[in-house]
Amino acid sequence: MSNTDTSDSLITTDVETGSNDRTAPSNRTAVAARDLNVFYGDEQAIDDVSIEIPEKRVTALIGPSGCGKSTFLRCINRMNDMIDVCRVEGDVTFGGKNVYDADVDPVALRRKIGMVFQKPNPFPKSIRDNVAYGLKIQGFDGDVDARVEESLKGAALWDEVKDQLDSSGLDLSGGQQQRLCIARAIAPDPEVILMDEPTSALDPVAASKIEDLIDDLAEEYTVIIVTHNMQQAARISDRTAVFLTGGQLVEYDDTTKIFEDPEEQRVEDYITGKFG
Ligand SMILES: Nc1ncnc2c1ncn2[C@@H]1O[C@H](COP(=O)(O)OP(=O)(O)OP(=O)(O)O)[C@@H](O)[C@H]1O
Repeated sequence: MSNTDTSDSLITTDVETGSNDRTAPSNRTAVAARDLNVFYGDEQAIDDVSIEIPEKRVTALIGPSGCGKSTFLRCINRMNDMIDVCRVEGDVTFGGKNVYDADVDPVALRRKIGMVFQKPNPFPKSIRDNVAYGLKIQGFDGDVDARVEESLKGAALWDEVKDQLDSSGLDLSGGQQQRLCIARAIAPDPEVILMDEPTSALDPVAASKIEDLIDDLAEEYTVIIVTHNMQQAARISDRTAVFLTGGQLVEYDDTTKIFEDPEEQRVEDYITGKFG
């Protein structure tokens, strides 16, 4: 699967059996939003956001509680479709194609843009079946066991579970469960991985392993992560987007610039803990 045919792949349910054409990190845009507004009923959660997110980089979304970070993340793979009162205006493009176009199949989209949530949520199934789940749904006709192994290796979990693939995913530790969820997300060979506070339910050692893993994942995938942990954003991300109350994107730049010399006083106040 090459990045250049992303837009075609969104409007079909064809099985993709190849691996991504992963080149060295580039400054190409993976995901962009233009004049994005999101409402829950009458309440506006995202206010006129435009942003370009580079491929094969880690982009952190930070900001105080309720400023719309998760809402923005969920727009990217249309998870907000599941929320009845949610209305989206504007464009979100992935590989140049507006994901809200009528001909886009959200299921195909979510295969290309995987998601990992705050609380590890493995299925009550074996480790193998957790990872193979998405492959089965898409009718993958390649070597499932090989893909399971590759995905568990990609999630830095293989060595710990290779002798217990038939054990329940629920018997793993919290950190292992989260890495299992990452393996499940990468098994269908996505291009983008969305992560919504993936370490906030984990102890510091498990969180640190996930941070190391995110660094590795960015070699192959575009990672977009919501985090409340400013040190984490500073440690692991290349770009940082700061949302403030009302769903406005206030500043977006290289992470070093945001943390060392932000343009906006409000951003400096937020980062230095004066509010939020
Ligand atoms: N399903 C929903 N129905 C109605 N309103 C919602 C829903 N989800 C979020 N909101 C509202 O949208 C706004 C943005 O919420 P969102 O969860 O995106 O913010 P956030 O920055 O991710 O917050 P947090 O950091 O606390 O997770 C909030 O006012 C929230 O109450």
